[in-house]
Amino acid sequence: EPVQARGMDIFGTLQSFQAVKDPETGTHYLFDGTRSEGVHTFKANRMPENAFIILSALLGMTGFEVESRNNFFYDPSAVSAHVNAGKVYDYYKKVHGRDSLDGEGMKLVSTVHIGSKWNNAAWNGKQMLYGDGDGTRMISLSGGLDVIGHEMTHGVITNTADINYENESGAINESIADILGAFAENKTGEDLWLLGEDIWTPTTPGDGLRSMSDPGSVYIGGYTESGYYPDHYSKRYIGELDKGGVHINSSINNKAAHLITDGGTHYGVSVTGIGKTKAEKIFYRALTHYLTASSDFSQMRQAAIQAARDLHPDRNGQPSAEVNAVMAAYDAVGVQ
Ligand SMILES: Cc1cc(C(=O)NCC(F)(F)F)no1
Ligand SMILES: [Zn+2]
Repeated sequence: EPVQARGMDIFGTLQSFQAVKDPETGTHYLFDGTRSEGVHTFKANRMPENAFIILSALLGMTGFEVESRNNFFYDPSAVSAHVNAGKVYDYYKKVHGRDSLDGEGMKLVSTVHIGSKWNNAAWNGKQMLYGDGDGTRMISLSGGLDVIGHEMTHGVITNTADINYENESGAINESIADILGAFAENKTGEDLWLLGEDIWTPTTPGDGLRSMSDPGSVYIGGYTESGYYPDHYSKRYIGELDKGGVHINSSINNKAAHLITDGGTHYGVSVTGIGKTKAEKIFYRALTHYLTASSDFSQMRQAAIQAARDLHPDRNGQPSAEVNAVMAAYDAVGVQ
């Protein structure tokens, strides 16, 4: 039966959450039944990540129940994944009226300790998977609420536009995951626009995997000649790496989202921001009403404009401030 359980998250903060008690063994499992069909969190036995990602997608393998003693959980990565999945569920329910990733309350399954010191996280089409990080570049990725928001948004994308994960479409897929993942984390200031700042280089503050507000400031050695994330369509990466630059070129659309939200002048184009509450609804509506599997940057622009027009109609034949902000932002990053 459902019980209130407790455990430390990866930052040493005591968390209280729903678990379930197995009547036979008296053992508690990380299952939260308060959110539709539930939030169930497992642990892998450090199986190589590629094997686990495939086997869990094909066979529905989820790993093992997480140990607990006297209703206390001693796996911080699992506690963080469990609590943060609940927070992102709540974001989609309260802000967008969406019941889980499929809109019909599907169970949220996460597995932690994937691979060995794996500096990454993934959505494999069915569930979320989190690495522990190598301890220097990254720590347990389930501790990053924007990372969990990113992976769960891939789940929303799968159940809506199901955008192809390569080339321009893949960059739009990645960018929507970053944008709604950041808005789910709902931080303020620069931290809103950094991805994974809580789990990236524990000894260096103020950095992250990517910057949505200033993409060109982050070096991504090993990917491209220039090595920097592009902040304009003319600088997009064209090549084979990263499935055609899905994590690289996402920064162009991320910058557009930053300008729409906070405003700013970029390559001489000025944008008046409209704030997070309006921006998140525009991107969610673009995803759920207009984007398709083959959407490219130009179609992302059109989808965002149409979504903004739906939510903020023209008056006397004039576009609203919100529509103007979307148009100007895409002008600023060179997307027509
Ligand atoms: C390679 C590679 C993977 C990623 C990435 O975005 N991973 C998902 C995240 F949630 F961990 F960020 N960026 O470059
Ligand atoms: Zn992603």
